[in-house]
Amino acid sequence: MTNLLLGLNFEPQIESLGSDYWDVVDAARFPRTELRFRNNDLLRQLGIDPGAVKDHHLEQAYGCFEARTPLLALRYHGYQFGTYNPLLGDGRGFLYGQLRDRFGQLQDLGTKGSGTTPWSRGGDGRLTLKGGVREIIASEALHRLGVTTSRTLCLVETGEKLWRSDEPSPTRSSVMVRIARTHLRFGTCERLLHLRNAQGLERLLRHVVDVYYPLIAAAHPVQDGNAAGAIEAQLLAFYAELVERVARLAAEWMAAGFTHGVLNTDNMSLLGESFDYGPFAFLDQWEPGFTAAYFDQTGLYAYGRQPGICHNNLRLLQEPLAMLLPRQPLEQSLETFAPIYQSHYRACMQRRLGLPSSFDHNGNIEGGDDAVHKTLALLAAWPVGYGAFFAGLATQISTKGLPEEPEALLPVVLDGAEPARKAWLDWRDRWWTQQREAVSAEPDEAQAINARLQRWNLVKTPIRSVIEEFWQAIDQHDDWQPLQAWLKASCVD
Ligand SMILES: Nc1ncnc2c1ncn2[C@@H]1O[C@H](COP(=O)(O)OP(=O)(O)OP(=O)(O)O)[C@@H](O)[C@H]1O
Ligand SMILES: [Mg+2]
Repeated sequence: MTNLLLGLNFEPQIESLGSDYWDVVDAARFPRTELRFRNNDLLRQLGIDPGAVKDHHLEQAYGCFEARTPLLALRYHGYQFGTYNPLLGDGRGFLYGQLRDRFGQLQDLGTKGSGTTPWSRGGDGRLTLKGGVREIIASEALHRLGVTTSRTLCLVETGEKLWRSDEPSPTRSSVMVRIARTHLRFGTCERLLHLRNAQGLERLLRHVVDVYYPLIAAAHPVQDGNAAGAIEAQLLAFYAELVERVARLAAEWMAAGFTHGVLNTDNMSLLGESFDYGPFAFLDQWEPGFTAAYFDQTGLYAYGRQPGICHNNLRLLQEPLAMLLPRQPLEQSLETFAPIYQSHYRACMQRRLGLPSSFDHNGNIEGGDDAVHKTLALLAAWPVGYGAFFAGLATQISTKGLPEEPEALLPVVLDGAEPARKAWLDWRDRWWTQQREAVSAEPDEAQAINARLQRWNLVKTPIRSVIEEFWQAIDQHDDWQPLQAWLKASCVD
């Protein structure tokens, strides 16, 4: 059977931008390749019939990197924990290729753990198997929860022993391949400011607008005579749209109870998509100060600080953009961050609670605010799991239906300790009233509430202890079943 993956129709968009933006690299040669995860859902999205793809085809393509050139390590810099680092760039991955999915959207296939590059800075260019497993879990759970995110296409174990300070060593090596809308980062722009390369930045951003923001390109066509004005208008509109996307992304993370952990500007996509899942954690209990990365000693990237950090990263992005654009309209766009964040956060929380969101004529979400506030007050008062709270509500409604009386809604099924009584009663009465109002206004809401609860919550949130459970089985018995079972139940085909 021919390997379809070796004959895909790649579109050399980044390659054609020119060699200022990347370095051609070779993949490492690994002693062994063994497919550990494949995402059939994504193969279908790429227009490939999963039935025609054998596991060894994925190993050939994404472990041995057969028949694919050029592999491009992308150049970028970034602010890491507030300090500018001009030595970054793809140090353990490369852009494998870009192709259209079946919706016509350009997608990047990018690797992690595929060998050293000119940007490895003494690192080994590798990804641990546990790191790869964690990346699958984060991307697929976030996708399932409605967060705009990269996805994991496959994970190939590569048969080397790695030494790490934060994992029992030696540990196993792997290559992860993801699809992301782009691997262009805020840090890609920051590098061009560092090099005082305004022309290079303009070229990059016009490319971004043409390929990824077609509505903006169409709204401000660049023609002879008005080119400068049209380009400025495009780039200002791009920044305004990016502010909106990043505000929405931050809201989605917060509602998902997700702490990214390393919100450096080199981990911020120019399309506002979430990616790079290293020391992330899903909240166990709701706690704004929760910090995911052990090396984040000041809690800079704590759960509750993420919206502020995203806002700050967007302001940092103004520095390179100011080589091409006036500051004042950029600042004005940034002011939309807070209201967009607020209304999207409310909408995301509402749907986790099963409740409808209605919009006023300005697009703001009406009502429901109170239920969201009361949910946060309850979660602050009651040491219940964040994801477990929503899962408990979803299970109760799917098994017993909507409660006739508020008293019928029971906290006991919601796992954990006795809730602080007042917070529980406040929350319960509010939620009950809101669902009742929704159903009286629109009888179909009875099904819709249950459907939302099932759709926007996970039966089992992959908090750290759950990930460790999956990892122990893999590490000690090479048993991938618990991970696979969870993926099947919660996430992907
Ligand atoms: N083991 C390693 N060997 C070489 N370079 C590394 C290694 N680990 C991280 N790096 C590099 O250090 C920088 C910061 O790493 P970070 O964890 O943010 O990114 P990453 O997880 O490697 O990749 P991505 O951001 O594409 O998901 C990146 O430039 C990355 O390539
Ligand atoms: Mg990174």
